Amino acid sequence: MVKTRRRLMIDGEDEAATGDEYFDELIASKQSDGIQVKPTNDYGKGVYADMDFKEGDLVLKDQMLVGMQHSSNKIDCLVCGCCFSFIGSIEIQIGRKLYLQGLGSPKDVCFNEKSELLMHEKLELPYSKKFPLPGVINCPGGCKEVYYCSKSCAQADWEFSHSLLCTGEGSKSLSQKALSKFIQHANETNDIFLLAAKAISCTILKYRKLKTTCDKEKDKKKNHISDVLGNRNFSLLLKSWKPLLMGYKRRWWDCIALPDDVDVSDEDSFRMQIKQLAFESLELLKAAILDEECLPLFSLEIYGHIIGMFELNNLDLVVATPVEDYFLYIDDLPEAEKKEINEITQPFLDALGEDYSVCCQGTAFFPLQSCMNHSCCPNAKAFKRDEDRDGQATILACKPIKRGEEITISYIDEELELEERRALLADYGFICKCPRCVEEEA
Ligand SMILES: C[S@@+](CC[C@H](N)C(=O)[O-])C[C@H]1O[C@@H](n2cnc3c(N)ncnc32)[C@H](O)[C@@H]1O
Repeated sequence: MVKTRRRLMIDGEDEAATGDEYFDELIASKQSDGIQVKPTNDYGKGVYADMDFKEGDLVLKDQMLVGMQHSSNKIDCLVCGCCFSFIGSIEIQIGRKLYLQGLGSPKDVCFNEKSELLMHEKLELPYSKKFPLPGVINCPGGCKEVYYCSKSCAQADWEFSHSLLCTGEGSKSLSQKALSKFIQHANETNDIFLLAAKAISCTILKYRKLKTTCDKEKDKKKNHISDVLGNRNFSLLLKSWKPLLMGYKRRWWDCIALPDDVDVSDEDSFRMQIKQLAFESLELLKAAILDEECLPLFSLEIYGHIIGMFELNNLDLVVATPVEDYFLYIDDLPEAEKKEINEITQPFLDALGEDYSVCCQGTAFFPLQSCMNHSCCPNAKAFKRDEDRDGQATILACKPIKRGEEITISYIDEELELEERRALLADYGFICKCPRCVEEEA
């Protein structure tokens, strides 16, 4: 028998066009029944209103499929590694940030000590209890790199992807040393590789779970025929890959926009360098978590498409910080009291500077939001309300939307002039033909 090498499908567009049930089930599971995902006339799939929305109505709250906090944001904000809500206390948030920023800089020693006390909650700030945060739960694998808001979040993340990507003693990776090398490479080059690794890990872990369930069923039925042909495992892998399959994607090195400082004549060599970088990263990841049964996931083609999917889907992860609320509260106190309290809080606010309001920032893939197309005169926007303090994407109607209309968001700052908008949208690989662009071009 001739063995053919199996490849995973990369894009789910054909399935979506033929009325794939995946999005219907997803929408039903989120109870966002006011929307529908279906093919557009011109550019793949899109999201359509299945009811009328008034301005300000909630259109969708979308739970991320995979997400991560940017490595560079980890000093600024201590958040749950699963739901991205802020954890610890106002003291921990402020003290930790000032302490970590102060490390290695010949700053005021006395102030650094104060920051350390704050970080360890040995110093209490006035009114901080008005802003309670969930306690800090350690990673079950002992890595001391990821923390959680609850045991259930820690367990969920462990089962979802972290058990393979943990550098602690309990890690289920092939080699913690290899994993650390992969993480270091990502932090030195592009932390998008960490998100790609998460996407691959969650697919492997889902596959293993499905296989265990199937094995139990198989024992009951004593039916081994499909296993002999090896079809069952591949179809389980396909099933595990499905949520990522549905995302719009292109190869990273083909779709990445040419940076301003790279001349057009050097474009080919720039794209080759990006491909080489992805290859290096993938080799390091293979050394850390390769699973022979999931080999198709580790092809450069798939890796490049996963990264390209994150590039093209414009999905920032943003969670507002309670530290900003805290200082705003202090600022709103009656003058006499404020003066007294400021003596304690002002030095910390001064040390934080403008950074006091830095929110949790990252990248995530939201399965439904990522189906929304762009318009420079959108009828919806991604906007967090006061109660939206987690990593979910919140989409609100910014105009009345009629049932049957396509729901669009703006991928860029829509206040910009036509030429600037065009330049930014080039990163997404299309020229916008929305009514506003057409009118401004005429
Ligand atoms: C986040 S995805 C949106 C969903 C996508 N249409 C799909 O089929 O999955 C972004 C991609 O959709 C396409 N797209 C979105 N808005 C567009 C527009 N206004 N005109 C042309 N293409 C658009 C571009 O290819 C873009 O890179």
